Amino acid sequence: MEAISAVLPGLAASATGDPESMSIFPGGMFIGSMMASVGVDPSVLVKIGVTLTIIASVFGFLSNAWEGIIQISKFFSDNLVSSATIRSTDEAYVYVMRWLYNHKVSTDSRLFGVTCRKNQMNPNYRQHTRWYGWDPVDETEADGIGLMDDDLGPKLKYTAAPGFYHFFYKRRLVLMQRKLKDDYYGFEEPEVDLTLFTFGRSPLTLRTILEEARREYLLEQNSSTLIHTTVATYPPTWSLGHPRPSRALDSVIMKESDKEKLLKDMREYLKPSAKKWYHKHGLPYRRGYLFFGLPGAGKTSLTLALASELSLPIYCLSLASSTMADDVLLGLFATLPKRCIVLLEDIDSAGIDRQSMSGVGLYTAMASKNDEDDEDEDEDEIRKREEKKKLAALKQGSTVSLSGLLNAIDGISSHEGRILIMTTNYRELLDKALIRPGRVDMEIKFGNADIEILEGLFKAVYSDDGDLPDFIRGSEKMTKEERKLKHDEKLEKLAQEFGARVPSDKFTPAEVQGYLLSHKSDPEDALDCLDDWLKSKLDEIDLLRESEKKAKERLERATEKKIRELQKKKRDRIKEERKEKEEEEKEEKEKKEKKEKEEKEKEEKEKKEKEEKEKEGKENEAKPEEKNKMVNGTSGKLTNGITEKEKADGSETPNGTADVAS
Ligand SMILES: Nc1ncnc2c1ncn2[C@@H]1O[C@H](COP(=O)(O)OP(=O)(O)OP(=O)(O)O)[C@@H](O)[C@H]1O
Repeated sequence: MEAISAVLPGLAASATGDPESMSIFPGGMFIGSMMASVGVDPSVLVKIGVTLTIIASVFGFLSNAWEGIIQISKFFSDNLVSSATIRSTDEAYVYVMRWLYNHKVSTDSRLFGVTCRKNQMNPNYRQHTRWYGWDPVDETEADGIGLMDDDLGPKLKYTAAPGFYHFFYKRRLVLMQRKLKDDYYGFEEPEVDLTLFTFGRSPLTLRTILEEARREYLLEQNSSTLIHTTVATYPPTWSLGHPRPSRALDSVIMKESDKEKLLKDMREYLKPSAKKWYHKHGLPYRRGYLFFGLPGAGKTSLTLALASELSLPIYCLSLASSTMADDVLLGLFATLPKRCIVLLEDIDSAGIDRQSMSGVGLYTAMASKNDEDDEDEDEDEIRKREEKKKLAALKQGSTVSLSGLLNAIDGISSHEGRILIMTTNYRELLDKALIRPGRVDMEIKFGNADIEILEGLFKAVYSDDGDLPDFIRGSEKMTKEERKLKHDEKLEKLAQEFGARVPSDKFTPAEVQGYLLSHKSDPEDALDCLDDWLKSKLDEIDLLRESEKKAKERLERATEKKIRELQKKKRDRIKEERKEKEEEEKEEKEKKEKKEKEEKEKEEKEKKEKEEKEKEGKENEAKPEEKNKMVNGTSGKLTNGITEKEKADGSETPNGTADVAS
């Protein structure tokens, strides 16, 4: 209070409690006396007022200072700091994340999020956390995707939390901010903005980091195949899955001529000059392939091997997914990179055909398609439709229509430069429009293993890659070259024996490979046990064939029955229609006859009347006086207002003049 009195004597006076001294502000004296009369010290009021004034002044000062700090930091960020922002939706984000991991950035971060892999709601989540390196154990994961569980269950995974981090790059301080755009814990994919800052106006350091990240990532990917799948967001978007190790083309055993033809065609298409050529000839720059045939015959394997061979990423689409729809498909095709392989697997299972509006529509439409429509189909159509019905029942609810798919594949707005590979186990069920030349430029059939494939599979499994246990006696004493020669010779012989003993075109390559892998360290053992395997397999095949035959017969009987019913209905309907037609004709005839009769009667009547009139006219001509008499006696008036009688009498006309002539 002393301090206040020193600065503001008036206030100090009022703070003494004297009501008169409160006259320094309007009404102060009155309030002072009122407070004094009720026994309250008026100086309290002054103290409160002074305190509030001081607080307001301090607050005002601080807010101005904060504004100043913001302005200063803005000045710094505008003029003295370089920054680069990368969205998590961009592939560059993965480059940077991988770089941060490789360079062990932030492994000692005190800020981290924790997740349990098994609880992850969104598979895409992995993409955002995978390369962080907060958990170096990730590097030794067995499955290459998440953490290996221990005996108790899933382990915890540590991820970067939102916030600021720092690290040094070539002795320069780099700040990093990770900002989540959406609800981090929500169902939706959290979108992340990653911003890197360096001090100084030159963006060179950041550019170097980004370029290094890109190079490292892409070089790393050369030894693997990038596979993009769709994520079930709304609308679905492409998401980069885990890179798959490259698959050598040699590891896919198929007719060499087919393989060579295919590879040559694709290489030709991917030549830099090809695009110009297509455009010059007025052709859209697109190429499509259909791999069809038995399951487990190598369709997917070949696609992976081709992608590795041609260094192309794969964009894998499932049309049977419930989130798939025409517009979604169009959007996904529109966001494909310039050069890639689009893989539409099991295209038949989407149940798309011309008649359907959608995949679901197909099944419903088929199930409810009324018999009237069926009558217009031939028997083959019905059989085909029954098959489709079975397949469509398996699908999960895509709403992709044939026109939507065709539009995405090669509509006006469709993407150019991609290679489309469609796979199916049932080529015969595909709509012809989908596989017509132009959409599908080459077809490769995959069947059971023939002798060439059997031998090839054997050699592929037991090829000498240096790791295999030795199966050549006395090889320890041989040089590397001698050993290789001996190995190849022996392998050739064993493979020929294998090819000769396994019946051709009975087993899929997957089945054969499965058997060989169960004896992967000993090819001779594989041959020793071959008979048992063949016997069990052939018995199995016989049993399978038997049950398949029965199922087929049942289906055929049911289909025949349906066809008979339909044919009967058709016959009945034709009869019915014929009867209806006859009745209609009869009715028509009756109507016509009636009309004719009426017209005849009318004509006769008119004729009769005419005759009567004529007769009457003749009679009148024959008796003129009589007629005149009759006329005078009745109507009597002629023109000019003079009656015949007046004329005869010579009397005056009504206007007073005499008719001299008469
Ligand atoms: N021709 C082949 N050469 C080498 N391996 C093969 C071949 N065919 C099948 N396999 C092996 O069999 C397994 C299944 O093959 P893949 O998935 O390529 O068959 P698919 O024809 O695509 O089957 P589906 O039609 O069921 O998708 C893979 O492990 C693959 O390595």
